[in-house]
Amino acid sequence: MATTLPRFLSRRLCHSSPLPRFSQSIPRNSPSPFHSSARRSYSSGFKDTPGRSPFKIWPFVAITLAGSGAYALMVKSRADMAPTTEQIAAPKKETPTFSPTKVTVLFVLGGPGAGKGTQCANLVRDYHFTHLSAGDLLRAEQERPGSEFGDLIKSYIKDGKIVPMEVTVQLLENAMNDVVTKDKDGKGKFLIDGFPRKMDQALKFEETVCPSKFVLFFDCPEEEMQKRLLERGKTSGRSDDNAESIKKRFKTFVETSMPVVEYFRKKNKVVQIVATKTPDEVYKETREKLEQRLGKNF
Ligand SMILES: Nc1ncnc2c1ncn2[C@@H]1O[C@H](COP(=O)(O)OP(=O)(O)O)[C@@H](O)[C@H]1O
Ligand SMILES: O=c1ccn([C@@H]2O[C@H](COP(=O)(O)OP(=O)(O)O)[C@@H](O)[C@H]2O)c(=O)[nH]1
Repeated sequence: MATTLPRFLSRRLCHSSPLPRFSQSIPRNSPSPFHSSARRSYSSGFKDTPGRSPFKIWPFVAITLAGSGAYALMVKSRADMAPTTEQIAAPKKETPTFSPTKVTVLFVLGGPGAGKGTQCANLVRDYHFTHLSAGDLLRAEQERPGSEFGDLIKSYIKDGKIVPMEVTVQLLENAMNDVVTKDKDGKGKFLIDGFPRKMDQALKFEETVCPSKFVLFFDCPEEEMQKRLLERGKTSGRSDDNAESIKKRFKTFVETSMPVVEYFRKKNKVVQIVATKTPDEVYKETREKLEQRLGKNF
């Protein structure tokens, strides 16, 4: 993954180039062989001076065809070079890395500032889950000296966009692996916080890492989340806890992450919690609903 992802990103950059290179290199106001002089030369040469060969347009036609052909080939070769999403990720696996008989995964979703992290801390204390926050893992990777994804992660987080799934899924799998390999029975109980935020992540994770048991969804209106995030921003030091980034994060949440919640809801895998009350009240409802779903001794 580490070596192929930049190729994928470079493809995106190539696509943003609006013009073939050879035409960009022609200064805008320089005389173009395809406009004034060429056309004049074609019409006068062909009609007005019989005997002069009309075929002197050929060099221009040849240049155009050669140029277009070369450009088409360049585009095609770049398209061929660019790996598909499946090629970028680790080789396709027949089965997920972890079996749900040994590894329990609960996804924890909710808008930015809904209180996911706060409630995860309570659940870790009382039920000995391992808490893996996708956002924390990405921020740690962003700060890791030598990470080739540092700048990429930084700009995605600031803009409230979802980092390409290959990075996040791999970080989560690595972190889960650390825990499971240290457990004498190869077991683990994970709260995966703030993930999956996009359908591709959800499908990829369940297919290649571990199927989830269900989703804890903390439901909170934007107004309340915004108030909390601005307050958190006073001390969090996070680049995205400011009004401008918050607006973008809300948009991403509604457009990209809510469809994930709806996907799991259709599968009857969403445990929804009202997140507007006090942290203690929210936790009370969380515990009750969790125990209803899993039994007391999970
Ligand atoms: N029920 C709540 N009522 C008021 N403030 C809360 C509540 N839950 C969390 N907070 C505060 O709101 C902010 C966002 O909570 P956090 O758990 O970090 O949210 P998330 O992980 O969903 O972004 C934090 O400063 C936290 O202390
Ligand atoms: O699977 C994920 C989870 C998080 N993020 C990025 O990390 C940011 C912060 O996420 P986190 O869960 O830490 O904070 P929240 O927005 O829930 O407060 C998001 O806005 C995204 O830019 C991401 O790209 N993929």
